[in-house]
Amino acid sequence: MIDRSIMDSCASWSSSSPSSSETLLGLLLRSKLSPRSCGSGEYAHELLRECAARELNAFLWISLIAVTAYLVGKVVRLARLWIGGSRIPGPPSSSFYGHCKLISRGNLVDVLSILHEKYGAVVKLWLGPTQLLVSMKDEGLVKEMLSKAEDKLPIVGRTFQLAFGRSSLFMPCFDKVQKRRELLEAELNKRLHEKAGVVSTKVVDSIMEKMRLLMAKGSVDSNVLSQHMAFTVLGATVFGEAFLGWSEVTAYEELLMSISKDAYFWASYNVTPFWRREFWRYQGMCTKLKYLTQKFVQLCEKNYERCCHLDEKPKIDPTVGSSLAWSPALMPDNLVSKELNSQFNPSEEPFANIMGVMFHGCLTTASLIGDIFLRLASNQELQDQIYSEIVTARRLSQKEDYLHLDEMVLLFATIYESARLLPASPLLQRCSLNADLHLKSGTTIPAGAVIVVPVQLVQMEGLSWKSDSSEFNPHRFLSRAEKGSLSAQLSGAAEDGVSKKSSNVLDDRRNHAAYLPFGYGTRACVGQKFVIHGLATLFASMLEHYKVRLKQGCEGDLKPAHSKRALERLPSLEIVFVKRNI
Ligand code: HEM
Repeated sequence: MIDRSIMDSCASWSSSSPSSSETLLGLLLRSKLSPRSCGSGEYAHELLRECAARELNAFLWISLIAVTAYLVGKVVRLARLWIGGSRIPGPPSSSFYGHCKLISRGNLVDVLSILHEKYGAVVKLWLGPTQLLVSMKDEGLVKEMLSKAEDKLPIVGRTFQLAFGRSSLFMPCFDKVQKRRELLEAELNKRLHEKAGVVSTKVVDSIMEKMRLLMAKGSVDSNVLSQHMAFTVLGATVFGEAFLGWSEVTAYEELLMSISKDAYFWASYNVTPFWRREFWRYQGMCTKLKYLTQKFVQLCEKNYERCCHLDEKPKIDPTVGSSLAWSPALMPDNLVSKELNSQFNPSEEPFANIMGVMFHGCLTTASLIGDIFLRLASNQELQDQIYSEIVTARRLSQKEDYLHLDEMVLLFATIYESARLLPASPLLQRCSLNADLHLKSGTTIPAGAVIVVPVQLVQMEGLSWKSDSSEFNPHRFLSRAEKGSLSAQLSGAAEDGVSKKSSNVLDDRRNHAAYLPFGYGTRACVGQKFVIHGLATLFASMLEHYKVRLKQGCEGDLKPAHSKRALERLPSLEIVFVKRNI
């Protein structure tokens, strides 16, 4: 029986409050107290009502306990964050909103640089009453943290989810992405060992063709070409080479690039801004990209089935590029088919991972290609040295379309050094969502704190880079080989200039504690080996036939804008390709 006093108080409440008559509880109580209930023959009805009232009571109690437990948990977490944060050195919070107002996107690295000088290798900064940012600069600590802190900030997951739907890559929680990361990494690394290399001759030819087309105007915008190169390499890897011949490939590229410009902006809203028209325009672009992705995959599947099962020569469909229509086995060798065959999480959308990889891969790879172009264009001596490597490698190559990349140590060093000086993102960010992070030095970072590494500071001020750390010097990644290089041994020309240069060996950049353009540890970039080999192949093929120059008059513009502490991106410039007389 429900306690009488509770019933009485409920009854008086029910009669005094008009809205209570609308609730189930109000209805039940009213009917219990009405004179009709005293009539005979309503025992079963009464029992039912009592049961319902009991259940409702229990439900309310459980809800109350759950909400209280949730709030207590939040308060405990907050208290731990405050206590943990107070033990980390850093400026005291000046207002309720912390230092949030002092910081804009552009000057965060500058602010952190000043704070590190004042407070040491680990610095805290309150960005609000519930947001603690911890920045780390010490090389050893950074690597330890990156190995231990497995989660990412929720905004990363929100960006990808808003644009491409639920996926199992680029999500904050490590457990949710671990399997998919491993699969993708294994698939990408498998290509390193394939004879055709990570970037096939067909892909290189397609890029060279585009470059010649763009050159018809006299010069090429370095950003436009870099973006196209990155998109072509990623597109061919993810969807297969047929993608390059698809009639809608240009629309796909434009759409992806437009989405990438706005993706982080829309994800930065705490409440999705449904009321803004521009947001719906952005969502429209995302939907169109999903539709195009699905359309291409379905075309491939149809084509594949026709070829394999019906044993019929595929017809050329005018809506599809010719290379797609005639390619005999499209599905087995691309990432899409692997992706569709291995859905770990039923709630994820089928193409979300694919579009996520295209998005991240294109943005980061394009920016690295752009930097390399400008480094090469402004350094003719470096280009000549790399060209010597290419000539040696070509001499050693058995087949016309295959170059010994292993011999091109200076080319690899140029890629490493470009990535070091201008990493894709100025901050590496991690967090430990559920547990405090204990570091060997005794520092404890409370769960939920945003942990960042100002990559540019670590890579430019780190002890491992010596005094010329802000200079572009690819030779820092080279050291002399004891016995000479493979090319020197094979050519038997140990005394000439070329073989002396090629007797350099490439340092494993993992030996550098402060090399972080691809991150490090549990959430490090899974595409780094693939992308470095891919870019080496592309640049080797390009530089073998062309010299890269800055357009006349642009030479003076090649100064990266310096903020007080950190380098910003190189500007986009017009470059010119001059054919070599081979
Ligand atoms: C120049 C090109 C690239 C750069 C500079 C780059 C850089 C990065 C960085 C800094 C991270 C975060 C690492 C960390 O937090 O420790 C990352 C993550 C990742 N990268 Fe890349 N990346 C590049 C290209 C690629 C490509 C081509 C692919 C795939 C084809 C790829 C796949 C991934 C994936 C899947 C992650 C997410 C890892 C995770 O959240 O667990 N990346 N990348």
